[in-house]
Amino acid sequence: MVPPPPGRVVDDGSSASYSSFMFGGSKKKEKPSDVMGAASKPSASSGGSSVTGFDPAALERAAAAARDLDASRNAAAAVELIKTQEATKQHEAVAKRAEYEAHAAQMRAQQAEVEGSEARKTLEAKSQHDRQRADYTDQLDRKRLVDQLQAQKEMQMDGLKRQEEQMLKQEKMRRETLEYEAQLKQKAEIARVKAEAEGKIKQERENHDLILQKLKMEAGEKREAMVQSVKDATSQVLEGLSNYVNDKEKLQNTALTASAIALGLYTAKVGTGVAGRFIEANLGKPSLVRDTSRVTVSQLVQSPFQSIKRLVGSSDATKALEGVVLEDKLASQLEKIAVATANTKKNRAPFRHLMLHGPPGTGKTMFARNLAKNSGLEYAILTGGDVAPLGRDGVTEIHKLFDWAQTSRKGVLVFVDEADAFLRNRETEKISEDQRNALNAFLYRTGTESDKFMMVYATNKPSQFDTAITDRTDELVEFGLPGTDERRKMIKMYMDKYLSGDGGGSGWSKKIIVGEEVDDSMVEKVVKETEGWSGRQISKLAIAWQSAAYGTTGATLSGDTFIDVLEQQKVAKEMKNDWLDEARAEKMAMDA
Ligand SMILES: Nc1ncnc2c1ncn2[C@@H]1O[C@H](COP(=O)(O)OP(=O)(O)OP(=O)(O)O)[C@@H](O)[C@H]1O
Repeated sequence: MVPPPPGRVVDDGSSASYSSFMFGGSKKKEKPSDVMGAASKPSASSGGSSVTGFDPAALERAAAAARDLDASRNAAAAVELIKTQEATKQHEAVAKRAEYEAHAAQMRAQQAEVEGSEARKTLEAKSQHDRQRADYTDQLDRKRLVDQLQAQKEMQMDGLKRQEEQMLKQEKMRRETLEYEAQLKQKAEIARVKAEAEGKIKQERENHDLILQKLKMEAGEKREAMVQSVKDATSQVLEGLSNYVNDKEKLQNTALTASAIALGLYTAKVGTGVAGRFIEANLGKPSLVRDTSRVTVSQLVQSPFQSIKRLVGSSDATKALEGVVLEDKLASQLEKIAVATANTKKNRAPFRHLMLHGPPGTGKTMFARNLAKNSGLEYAILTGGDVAPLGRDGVTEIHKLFDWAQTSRKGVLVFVDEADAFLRNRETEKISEDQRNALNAFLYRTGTESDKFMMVYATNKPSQFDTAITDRTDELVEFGLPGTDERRKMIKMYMDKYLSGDGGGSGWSKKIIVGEEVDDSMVEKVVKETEGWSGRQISKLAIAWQSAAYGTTGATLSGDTFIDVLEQQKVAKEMKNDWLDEARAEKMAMDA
């Protein structure tokens, strides 16, 4: 309900009140009810009117007022005034209504604006809420998607992991199976080799007994024959002596008997030699051994004094480096090895196996041979290239070698030169079945420490070695190409050896005259020019100088020849290097 506008007068329609105000304003205004009441109520004075309830006093007063009004000279003006007032009031009321309506319209507009703004706000709030909801839903969707993807990824990862584990398991099983197979094969191989070796040993032992028996019998027979011969000769001599002077026929018989004795002695000697060689072939030095310090049966028979000298001969470990020119550090390392090797047997320690590696011609073999001869041990020298041609017999010969080494009292230094030719890597190199078997037999015999033999390998290609061999090697020693100082020492040493007056004690048949121009400065030139040369190439250079000198009538070596020979050797060296490069390139091409 809109409240009435301020200042508005509510028209109650009581024009009487206005006229009473205009015409007798001091008179008391009466209420219509009063007027009605007065008209209806019977006046006491009129008597009887109280019966109807009508009060005529009011009417009377109205009539009086009307009369007054008519009697008034300003009545028309008053009416006009009243009309004007009434019209003014009407206008005012209209204006107020218009104002009120304008206000109401404004209020409605405000209300509409408020409602519109409320509606906008509500709409905005709703749309924001919708947006937030959409965002949230979107986030949820995304999160769900991410979770789904993550779950898928994890599932895939799990699957892959399981697959990988499965593969690893299978691979492990495959490897175990292969290893097991390899073990079985190896065991079978070892058993076969062992059986073969034992069979061979047994056979040889039996042969040995038979041979000894046979030899004993032969020796007994020969002794008996000799004793019989001597007896016969003695009796004949005695008998003959008595008849000697008289009986010419007997003298002849005596001469014949003497001849028979000589023949018997000769037969005995030859027979022993043959028997010795036979024993040696069966029981002596194994065929793989090229050179040994152990006295063989044939040596004992053929040169007993020398053999005995060798048996009781003394050794000196410090001589292991004699004639080998090496860099100081390497020399002292090798000296220690030589002394330690000589003391090993005394200390009852197991031998340490050695590998000497480095470029060709750097003194590996030289040192190993010196070590072998001066370590106080017996030695046996073999070369790796000898095993392959033995074919199937390789295994037997390997066992024979180690059986032979086992019988040594002093211990044997077994030096394998060019060892890579035999002990090649089974995994990476192509080797024949026989070679593989020989290598297995070798590994079998060298698998544990021994106080009977020491292995020394020399090689130019240590990388080609079977890993089992390198694993069995206790010390690796690298021989490098000689440096400037070493080359100087070597050149002087070999010049002394091959060009000096007495051939350095080598007993060259003819004395070489070296020209005076071959002085230290020329030697220095050679030292410089031979950079990158091996000891072998330097020793060959010295031999070439000697040969050039012997090519002259007076066995002289002039400065020019000295330098010419050097130049020739340089050219030859380069040519050899070119050949080597070509061969390597061809091999690589073939391998590819
Ligand atoms: N360090 C050295 N000191 C003195 N002479 C050496 C030296 N190195 C090599 N020589 C000479 O070279 C020759 C060959 O040496 P050796 O056989 O010891 O070489 P290597 O290293 O065993 O070579 P390869 O690997 O080819 O068998 C020797 O006889 C010697 O004359």
